[in-house]
Amino acid sequence: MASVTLLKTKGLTRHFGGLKAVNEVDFEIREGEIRALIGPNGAGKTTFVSLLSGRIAPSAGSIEFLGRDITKDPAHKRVRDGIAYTFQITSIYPGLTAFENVALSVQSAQRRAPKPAGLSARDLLHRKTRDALERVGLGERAGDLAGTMSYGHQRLLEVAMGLALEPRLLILDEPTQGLSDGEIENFCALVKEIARSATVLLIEHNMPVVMQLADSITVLDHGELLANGTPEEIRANKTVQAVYLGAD
Ligand SMILES: Nc1ncnc2c1ncn2[C@@H]1O[C@H](COP(=O)(O)OP(=O)(O)OP(=O)(O)O)[C@@H](O)[C@H]1O
Repeated sequence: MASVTLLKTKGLTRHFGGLKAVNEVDFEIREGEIRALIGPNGAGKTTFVSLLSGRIAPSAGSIEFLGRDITKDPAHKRVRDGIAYTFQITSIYPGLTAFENVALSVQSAQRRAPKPAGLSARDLLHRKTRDALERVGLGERAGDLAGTMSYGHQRLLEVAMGLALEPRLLILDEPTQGLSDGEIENFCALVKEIARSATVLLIEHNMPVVMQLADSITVLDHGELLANGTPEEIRANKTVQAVYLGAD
């Protein structure tokens, strides 16, 4: 596995009034990993990835991406640098087709990538949009209005929108929530495929999915980092069992 540190946090903290949603978290993810972020409800997982993506600002601490301090960078700059965050279906435009939704993401990525010679901007947009839709298995649904698609397909569309940003780090927040068993199986295959070209950080409640996909697991509890380890280490960790796995 590659050993380059992609992203690192030091003392990352976010308080909401008196509540320590994320407290002094030191975290590191290496390029090429699939990392699962788990923890009980309210553990601070969404707050933590929101800090990484720049959707919210930290109360204290720092974030480095490829060795550069990005703590103060706005969300759009982090997207340009290669951090994509797909959060629930709220990012989809229901009145646009699947193709149009993904094309919007491609366009924002194209602003930072040089255009290859011999291909018009329109052709490139078309090709990249189709590629992203095909990678998630929605090639046949390109013309469907996003708002009329099934829940599972909307989740996949959201992943396609993330992929279209050509991220180095793709953060997925509870991507299998609401999917059928068959859809979950396809989704796991998709994440493995995505991991060939991007590092994946996955918030996931479905433990079989976590155990199947993750190279390593980070456990949060009450905003604090409780454990880091391989799936086997986390499964065997008594503290984790007590606060999380045993509670399921
Ligand atoms: N904008 C906010 N204002 C106030 N409190 C918040 C805000 N966002 C999150 N919290 C609180 O911070 C804590 C951590 O929430 P967060 O959503 O990060 O947890 P989570 O681990 O993602 O939970 P879940 O698994 O239920 O999604 C919770 O107690 C939550 O109520």
